[in-house]
Amino acid sequence: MKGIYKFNFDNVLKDKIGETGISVDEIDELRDFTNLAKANVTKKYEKGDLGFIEVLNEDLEIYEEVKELSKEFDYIIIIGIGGSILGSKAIHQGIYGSSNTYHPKVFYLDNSDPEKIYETLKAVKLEKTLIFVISKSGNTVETLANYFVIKKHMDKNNITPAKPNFVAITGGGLLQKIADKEGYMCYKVPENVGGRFSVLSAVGLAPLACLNVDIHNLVKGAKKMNDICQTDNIFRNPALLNSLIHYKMDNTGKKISLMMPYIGRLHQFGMWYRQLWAESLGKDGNGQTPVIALGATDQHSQLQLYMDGPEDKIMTFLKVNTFKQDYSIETDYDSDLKGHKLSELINSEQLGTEKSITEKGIPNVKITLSELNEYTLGMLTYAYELQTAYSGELFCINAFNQPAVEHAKKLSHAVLKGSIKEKSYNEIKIE
Ligand SMILES: O=P(O)(O)OC[C@H]1O[C@](O)(CO)[C@@H](O)[C@@H]1O
Repeated sequence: MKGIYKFNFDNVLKDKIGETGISVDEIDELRDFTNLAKANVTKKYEKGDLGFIEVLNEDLEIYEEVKELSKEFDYIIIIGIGGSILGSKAIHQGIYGSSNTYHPKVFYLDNSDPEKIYETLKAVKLEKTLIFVISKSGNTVETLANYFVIKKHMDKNNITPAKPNFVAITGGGLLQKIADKEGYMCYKVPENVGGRFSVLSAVGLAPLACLNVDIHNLVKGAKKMNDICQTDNIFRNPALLNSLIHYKMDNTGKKISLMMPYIGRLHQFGMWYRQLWAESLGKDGNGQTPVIALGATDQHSQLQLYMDGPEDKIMTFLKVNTFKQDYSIETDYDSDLKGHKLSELINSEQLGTEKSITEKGIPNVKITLSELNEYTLGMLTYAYELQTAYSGELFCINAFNQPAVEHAKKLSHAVLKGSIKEKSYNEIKIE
């Protein structure tokens, strides 16, 4: 399986968008700065700190066992949150869309919302459901709570599948203890693989292998991108170049990184990017807020703001040249649409939007995939992981921890235990 990945950066250059842009010379003059960032990432990798790069060389045969097991089941439930589930959702939707009409049907429990469990239990037959419980720390309350509720429901209703139907993917904590005691099939999350960087580790590959995603081509695409990004020539290194572009734009007040795919199958990819970019770079007062919009749909809800609101955005268009299906627009009425295909319409809307925001001087880059398959999606996913690692170096921050989140978790635990009470608020009460 092959595919072409094009990274177009015309529309961040001064000669296209004026003074808010950067020039090729400026990029070239920053060669020492960007190569130092790249060298630091290489150093971290050589020190064994960057598991998201190491996993590219993992033996994928280890997923044959769970893939075989999954053939006994008609449904898959993935229990996780953040990087433990967003990657699988992004890749699965990227390949199969969101129709869930394929076998096995997949359901995601990624919140502590009781109604979501209720709806999921109504949709599946648990005796025919393979359940992944995924948590790198093994202690995330939402994930454990969902597991406990499902497990209790099975025990209470004497639901005993023909084969063991729980698979744990974890780095330790309580989930590891549960997996050991219950004898669950278990895949390890290596310590040096950060949660939001874990989609190409067992966290993503084990469930995706069971969802008929070609994980070999997914990793092949990622490895291709890794090979491409070995070069110090920034004009041939899309991850490094996009990292510098976003760094420079951040410094000129573009505090929002807006990603706008023009294909529905990349919307969840945007949600994965949202965590990767926000949780990696949102530290010490730094950070570009990632926002996801879907083209062409959100031209009709957000574009007015993007065009005429604050000039605080750098936009990234994602598009494909070939869709899996296409339709001709045929009508007897007098319309410009006549004789065109829907793919031509959506891509003309992308180009029209791109040209209009470029005329407004709003910086934007475009990533074009010849088609959206496991190979090109592997390239895209890995490009953003590497770009984020480079960006941590450019911003001089640790892109691999999330200290601020830990505090909120402690307070939530304290509320749950009753040691923090909800105080009365000034409020408007409407009976
Ligand atoms: O995989 P775990 O340990 O359950 O964590 C889930 C998510 O929660 C976070 O730790 C933030 O709370 C993310 O970094 C992580 O992806």
